[in-house]
Amino acid sequence: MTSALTGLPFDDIRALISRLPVADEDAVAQVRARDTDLTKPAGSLGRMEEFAEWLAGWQAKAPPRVMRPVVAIFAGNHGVAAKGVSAYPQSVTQAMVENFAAGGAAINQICSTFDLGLKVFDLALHVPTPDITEEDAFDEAGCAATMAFGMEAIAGGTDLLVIGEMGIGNTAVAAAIYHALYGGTAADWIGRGTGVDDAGLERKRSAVERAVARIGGPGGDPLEILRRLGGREIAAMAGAILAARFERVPVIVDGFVATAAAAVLHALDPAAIDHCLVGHVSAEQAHADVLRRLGKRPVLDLGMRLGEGTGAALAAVLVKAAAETHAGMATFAQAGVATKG
Ligand SMILES: O=C(O)c1ccc[n+]([C@@H]2O[C@H](COP(=O)([O-])O)[C@@H](O)[C@H]2O)c1
Ligand SMILES: Cc1cc2nc[nH]c2cc1C
Repeated sequence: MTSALTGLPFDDIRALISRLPVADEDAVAQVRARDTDLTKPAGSLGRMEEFAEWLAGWQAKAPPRVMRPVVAIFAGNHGVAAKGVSAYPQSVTQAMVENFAAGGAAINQICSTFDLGLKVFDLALHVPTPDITEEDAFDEAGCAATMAFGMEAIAGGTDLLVIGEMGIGNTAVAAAIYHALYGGTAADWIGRGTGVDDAGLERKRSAVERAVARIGGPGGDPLEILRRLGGREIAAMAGAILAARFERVPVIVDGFVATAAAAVLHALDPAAIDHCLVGHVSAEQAHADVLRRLGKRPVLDLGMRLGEGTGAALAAVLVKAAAETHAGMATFAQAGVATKG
């Protein structure tokens, strides 16, 4: 894809963000009204009630339903892995993509347990993005094209999209994005990822510091931060989140890395991720701080730090249960149960 064919790609993305569909308040009001008639004390389903309202608003449908949930995993490789920022070799990314195809990964078991669809997108794993301590991850056309590729996540139809990723070294990339978006020091945003030792953690801190210093320090345009720091799976996840908004598909974002894609969109327009829940708070230390900045309360807190969409897929199960509970419960009148006196 060249800019001659596509015009100015980032301008196209900014144009999309300037006309985001909003939640359907009628559908939300219908869910709220029905909720008061259901056979339970008012408010007794807690956040499950909030999930049903959220689903209805973004699906523009009352009652909301989750019949075709899809987990989309985006896999990318990163030149910065050569700086020794991960506990595992880069070959693990490709090997795990093969494991997803063979059904052997954690996410496969969660999907088969709860009947969630699974799509895996391999983003040119044999050609890692350049080492971001030295070079930009993308040119503008490449970044926009990768975002457009991510929009394929909803092709074929879904009513709840779970966003996950796989990519050795990508917690360093996500940390660099957060450092560039939110400032502070590199040390504020790094964690042990797949389990780096103290020496690896110091290499990671240094790589994140150098990558962000190379682009002139924190601040500046969020799409430029994404373009210069990468990586492919993060750009693709941002595209997937945006596409879902336009097709009225609510999104559940996974952990520390997937949230970096949401954070870029949020920095462009805080309303851009209103159709997203964050499935869980990762054990990666900076994730809780990121979620506070995004105004997102995670659905789950299980001490997980796997990626692959696993935390978000588990949250999707609760969100589906919220929809089924709301749609299927009897009202006080139907069941002949006395209302509050
Ligand atoms: O998203 C998270 O919360 C998360 C936290 C720690 C590790 N990961 C996964 O582990 C890989 C990145 O870790 P690392 O140490 O190679 O940067 C990548 O495949 C992610 O899916 C993911
Ligand atoms: C084995 C392994 C599986 C993963 N799944 C997501 N990230 C991962 C990282 C490793 C190392």
